[in-house]
Amino acid sequence: MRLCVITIRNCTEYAVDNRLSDLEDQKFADIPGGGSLVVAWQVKGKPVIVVGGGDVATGRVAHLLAADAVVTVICPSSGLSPELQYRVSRKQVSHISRTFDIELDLRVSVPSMVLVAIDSPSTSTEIYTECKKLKIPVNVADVPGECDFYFGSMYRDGPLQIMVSTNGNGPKMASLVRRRIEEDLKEEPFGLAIEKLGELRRRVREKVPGSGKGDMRKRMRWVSQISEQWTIAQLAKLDDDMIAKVIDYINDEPPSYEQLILITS
Ligand SMILES: C[C@@]1(CC(=O)O)c2cc3[nH]c(cc4nc(cc5[nH]c(cc(n2)[C@H]1CCC(=O)O)[C@@](C)(CC(=O)O)[C@@H]5CCC(=O)O)C(CC(=O)O)=C4CCC(=O)O)c(CCC(=O)O)c3CC(=O)O
Ligand SMILES: NC(=O)C1=CN([C@@H]2O[C@H](COP(=O)(O)OP(=O)(O)OC[C@H]3O[C@@H](n4cnc5c(N)ncnc54)[C@H](O)[C@@H]3O)[C@@H](O)[C@H]2O)C=CC1
Repeated sequence: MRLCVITIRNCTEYAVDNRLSDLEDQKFADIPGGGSLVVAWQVKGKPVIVVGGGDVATGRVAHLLAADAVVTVICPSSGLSPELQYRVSRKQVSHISRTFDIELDLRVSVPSMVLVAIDSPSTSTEIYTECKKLKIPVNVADVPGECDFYFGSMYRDGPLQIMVSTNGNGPKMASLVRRRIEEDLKEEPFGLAIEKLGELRRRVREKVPGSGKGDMRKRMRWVSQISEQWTIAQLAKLDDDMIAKVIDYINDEPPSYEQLILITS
């Protein structure tokens, strides 16, 4: 019996060794590391607190409103920038006119994120430390050691959002790279094209609603083809009538833009 166990273990080790050497032959690329996880964080409808009301806070609020967060700015009224005064008056954001209070602002109801942009490093550190105790994600502007995540330089065109990050190495350079991208992309209506593609994908899912692998593959292949074959300008021209006609081709290859124009005209 004992001998038998030893034999099985030896066989297993041999098989593992063999698999490892097979894998080594495949030469997977080395992943250098040293970056950060870049994701599109969903804050729609969630409460986010911005501490401070100066220029940096104003920029943070713009990012949050673009993401449909429920924003509360906390700072004395004297510190509220003209843009933030405008947004408060339009009820785009709420304003609590006082300095930050850890008990009231973090414990009474717990925000889903806190962004700090104030001119007091010691208060920033206190807020950061408390957020960590409560496991609230936090960014202290310009203090990398007190950030769960960094901001980056943003280019937006409708649903298209591109963030340039240098992972803390050169924020000004991030801004310059973003401007280059902007100059290139603004020549074409990417945002509109992507909006139309979003509508088309929703309609494809209505027409082929199955959640099985077959239906999913069919939808994905068809949408990938049309995304590749039509130009950005053509996709941007899709209207409701055209979308309805394109969907008729769901069991076939997608039509070209020119074919579709012939049918709809
Ligand atoms: C780590 C990070 C944390 C965070 O704040 O989230 C951070 C940290 C620091 N920023 C500093 C300085 C400057 N920051 C800017 C501008 C921006 N900074 C932004 C993000 C970030 N800044 C995050 C990393 C971004 C990345 O990974 O690339 C941008 C992209 C987004 C935004 O803030 O919205 C926005 C450009 C938006 C746009 O134009 O599109 C400028 C230029 C300017 O003001 O014109 C300068 C001066 C020039 C220079 O230094 O490059 C300093 C040194 C302070 C000191 O020396 O005392 C620190 C601290 C340190 O590095 O230690
Ligand atoms: N503006 C910029 O380009 C840069 C900003 N920074 C950093 O960002 C921070 C914020 O900068 P700005 O937006 O220019 O702000 P600012 O310095 O113009 O104003 C600070 C804001 O914080 C508020 N505030 C101060 N203590 C507070 C507290 N305890 N609770 C609530 N609110 C409080 C003030 O009322 C004011 O609205 C700076 O202190 C600096 O650390 C750094 C480099 C460049």
